[in-house]
Amino acid sequence: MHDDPCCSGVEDDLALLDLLTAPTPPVFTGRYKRRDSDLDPLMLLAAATSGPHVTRNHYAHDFFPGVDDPIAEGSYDWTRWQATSSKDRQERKPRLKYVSRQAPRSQRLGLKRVEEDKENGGVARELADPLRNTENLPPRDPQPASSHVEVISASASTIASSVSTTSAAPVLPALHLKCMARTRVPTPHGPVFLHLYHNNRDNKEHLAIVVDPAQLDSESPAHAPAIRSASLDAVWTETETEMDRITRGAYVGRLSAATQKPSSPFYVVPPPLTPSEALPSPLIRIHSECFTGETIGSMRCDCGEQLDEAIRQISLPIKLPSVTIPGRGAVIYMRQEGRGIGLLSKIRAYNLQDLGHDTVTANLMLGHKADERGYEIAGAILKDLGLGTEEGEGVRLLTNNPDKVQALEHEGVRIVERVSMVPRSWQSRHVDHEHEHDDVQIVTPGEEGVTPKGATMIGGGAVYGDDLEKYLRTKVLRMGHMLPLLGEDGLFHDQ
Ligand SMILES: Nc1nc2c(ncn2[C@@H]2O[C@H](COP(=O)(O)OP(=O)(O)OP(=O)(O)O)[C@@H](O)[C@H]2O)c(=O)[nH]1
Repeated sequence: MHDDPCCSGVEDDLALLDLLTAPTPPVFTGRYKRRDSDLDPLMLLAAATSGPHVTRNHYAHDFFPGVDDPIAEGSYDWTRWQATSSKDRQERKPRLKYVSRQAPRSQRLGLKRVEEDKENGGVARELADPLRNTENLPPRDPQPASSHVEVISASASTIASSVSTTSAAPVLPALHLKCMARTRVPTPHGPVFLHLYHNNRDNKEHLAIVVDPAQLDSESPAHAPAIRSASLDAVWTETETEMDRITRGAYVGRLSAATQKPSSPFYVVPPPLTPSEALPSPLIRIHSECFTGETIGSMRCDCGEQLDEAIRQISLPIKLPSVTIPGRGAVIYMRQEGRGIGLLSKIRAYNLQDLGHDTVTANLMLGHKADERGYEIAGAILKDLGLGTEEGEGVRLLTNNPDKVQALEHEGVRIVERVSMVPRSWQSRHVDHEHEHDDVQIVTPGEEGVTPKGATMIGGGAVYGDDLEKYLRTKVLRMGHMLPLLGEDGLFHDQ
C-alpha cells in the first residue's frame, strides 16, 4: 500500500474491482477500510459488468457516447488509434454530446398508439390522445364504483350530430349515471335546484339546473308533477341516515334550521291538481359548456346569454285559465366545451377564425369534426329526472339546432315542440316569437314587474358585435340553425 493518499485510493479501487470481478467470489478479509472515495467501487463494478450505456441515473442514455459504437460522434474507436501531436489534439478536441438511444417521445407515443389501436379497434387512440381528448383526463373505469350504485342505462348509443362524418362508432361500456347531490340555488330569475351527476363514460360532472319552485312550497298542493331525480331519491345503502339523505339533497320542501324532511323513494307524489292535458310540457334546454362566453363574457358567441335566457324563459310563470303556476323545466348543462373539442382546441380555433376562417372550417382545419358532441348522457339525465319519457310528459326543447333535436329523439327523448332561441340582439328586429298556447299564456316579467329582463352573465343584457354576427350567420348558413336571417334588402330570409 502507498502512503500517498491520492494514489493509494485508486489502487485500492482497482484491487477491489479485481477482487469483485474475479471468477471466485471475494471473501472479505477486513483489509480494506471503509472510506469515501471519488470513485464509487459499486458504480465501477456496475459499469464494468453492465456495459457502457449504464450510468447512475440513465438506463437508456449515454452522456459519453459508447466506446462500442465507432459511428457515434465523439466516441473512440481504438482500432484506429494513431499518435497525434498535442497541437493536433487541441484542434480536434472531441465534443462530448448528449446522445439518446431512445427514439423521440413523439415517435415512441406514436408507436404505442398504433399498438393500442390494433388491440382496441381504434378506441384507445381516441381516448388517450391528449390533443384530441377534451380535458386530458383518462377514461373512467367502466364499472360503477360500488355495487349499491343506482344506475340508469340509456337507450341508445352516442351519436354525434349529422354534421359528423360516418367513421365507425367506438365500442363504449353501457352508460351508468347517478345524481350525486342536489341543492337549492337562488338566481335573479328565481330559485333553481342544481343537480350534479357522475357517470362512467367521460369523467365529467354534468349538471342539471332544475326550475321547479313549486317544490319549495311543500304545504300547498302541486299543480304539476315535481321534477325530481330518481337516482338521488333512491336508497343508496341500508345504513344511510336521514342526515345523509338531506346532505346529498334528497329532501322535500325547503331546508331550513327548522324544516328538514328527507325524501323517501316510497314517498308517493300526490297527483297534480291540474290535468296533464291542460299543462304545457316542461321547457328544456341542453346547453353545452362555454368558458369564454359564460365566464369571461366573450362576445364571440352568445353562449352566456343563451344560458341566462334559457333559465329566464323556463322560470316564467305559466298562466292557466284558472290559476298562474310557477315555471317548470330544466337546463341540462353538459361539459362539452367547444362543441366537444375542448377549450384548448377552441382557443386554437379562434386564432384560425381571426385569420378569416369560420367556426366550422376552423374545427375541420384542426382535425376535428364541426360538432363532436354526443347526447346519450343528456338523454339519460332527462330520463333520471322523469322528463321526456315515453310514459310521462313530453318536453318542449329550447334550441335552433336541428341536429340536437334529432340526436335527442334518437336517445328516446319525447320532444313535443321546438322553441327558438332568438339572440337578444336580434329580438328587436325579428317578428315576435313568443310562444302561444291555446289557453295557456307565459307571463312576460316586464308586464308583471316580477323579474327584470334576464341579464345576469358578465356584461349583462344582449351580446353583440361583429364577431358574434359572423358566428351566428355561420350557424344558420353552415350548420342549418333554424333562424331567419336579415338580408341586405332589410327582409328576413328563412334558410
Ligand atoms: N369549436 C367551437 N366551439 C364554439 C365556438 N363558439 C362557441 N362554441 C361552443 O359551442 C357550444 C354551444 O353551441 P351552440 O351552437 O351555441 O349551441 P347549440 O347547442 O348547437 O344550438 P342551440 O341549441 O340553438 O343554441 C359551446 O360548447 C361553446 O363552447 C367556436 O367558435 N368554435
